[in-house]
Amino acid sequence: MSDPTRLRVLLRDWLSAVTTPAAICDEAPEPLALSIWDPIHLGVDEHGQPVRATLTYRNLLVAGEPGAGKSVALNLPVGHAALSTDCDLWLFDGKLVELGLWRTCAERFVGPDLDDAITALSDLQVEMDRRYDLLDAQRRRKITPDDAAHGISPVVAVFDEVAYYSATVGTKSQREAFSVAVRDLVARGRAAGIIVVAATQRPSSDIIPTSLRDLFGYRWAFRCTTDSSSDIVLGAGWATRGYTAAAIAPEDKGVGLLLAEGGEPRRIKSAYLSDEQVYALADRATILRAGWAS
Ligand SMILES: Nc1ncnc2c1ncn2[C@@H]1O[C@H](COP(=O)(O)OP(=O)(O)OP(=O)(O)O)[C@@H](O)[C@H]1O
Repeated sequence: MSDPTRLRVLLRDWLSAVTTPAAICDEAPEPLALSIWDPIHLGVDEHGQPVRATLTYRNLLVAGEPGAGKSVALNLPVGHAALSTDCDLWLFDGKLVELGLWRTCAERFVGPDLDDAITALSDLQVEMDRRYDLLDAQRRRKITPDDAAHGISPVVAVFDEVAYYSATVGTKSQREAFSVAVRDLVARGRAAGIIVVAATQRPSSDIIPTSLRDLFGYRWAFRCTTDSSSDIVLGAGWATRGYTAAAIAPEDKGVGLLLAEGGEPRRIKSAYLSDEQVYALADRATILRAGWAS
């Protein structure tokens, strides 16, 4: 299979759940870009039905014990965002190798240096404030797809292992500066088109305090060790109502409980992209983005 054909098939298979079948088909000369304003395919529920989430005006928290499937799941919003030429992607990856596969499509990629992470967050805050000034001047509440015409697009900021920056490296004051900036973006970013996707393998109250957790419109709990750590991700009281990620079997990799604002947690199995598929999609996204920019 030639390279462009292989990419088209990969894209078609993965993205058929989120695009009209006619948008990506064998006859199409090139696969089309996606849009960050469209729902993102995350996986299937217990009835085999596709589960999608629209991230604009929302944030996504992904948490669970090591090896439960968070990084695999993160590839889905990151992949969708990378292929969405109407948004910018900012990636924060202390390990370099998880989100690193998408590096070539990122507007900004931050590795293990905590100062770099703080600087990037501060730049995002400046951009957020600039957008609010603009909205205020125009007597509007939030950015919309029409703002693309004025050079304002959603920014998707993704953190693989937020605890690396907020609790592991650097000095206490650096970690605090990082945590304060992330909280500010999660709290105020949505209407300005700043979307935060944060993952952690430490579902504990010091890493995910209730006041921060509650700001995430989507919470995705992969297997947790205890009911209380599951509740830290989903919200207090869900475990006693029968929704606990501690009940997910260790061998059920990629299975998690997804809670969308105002709903009940749904048990879903995340879609899986192999490294080869991620590289192919990242290459495609890089080409799409270069074309868009020129
Ligand atoms: N949806 C899935 N379908 C099939 N296998 C999966 C799925 N999700 C995860 N896995 C398997 O589980 C392994 C661990 O997943 P992943 O690396 O995403 O875990 P993690 O929670 O990010 O771990 P860590 O916290 O250590 O980074 C993967 O290498 C893969 O083999």
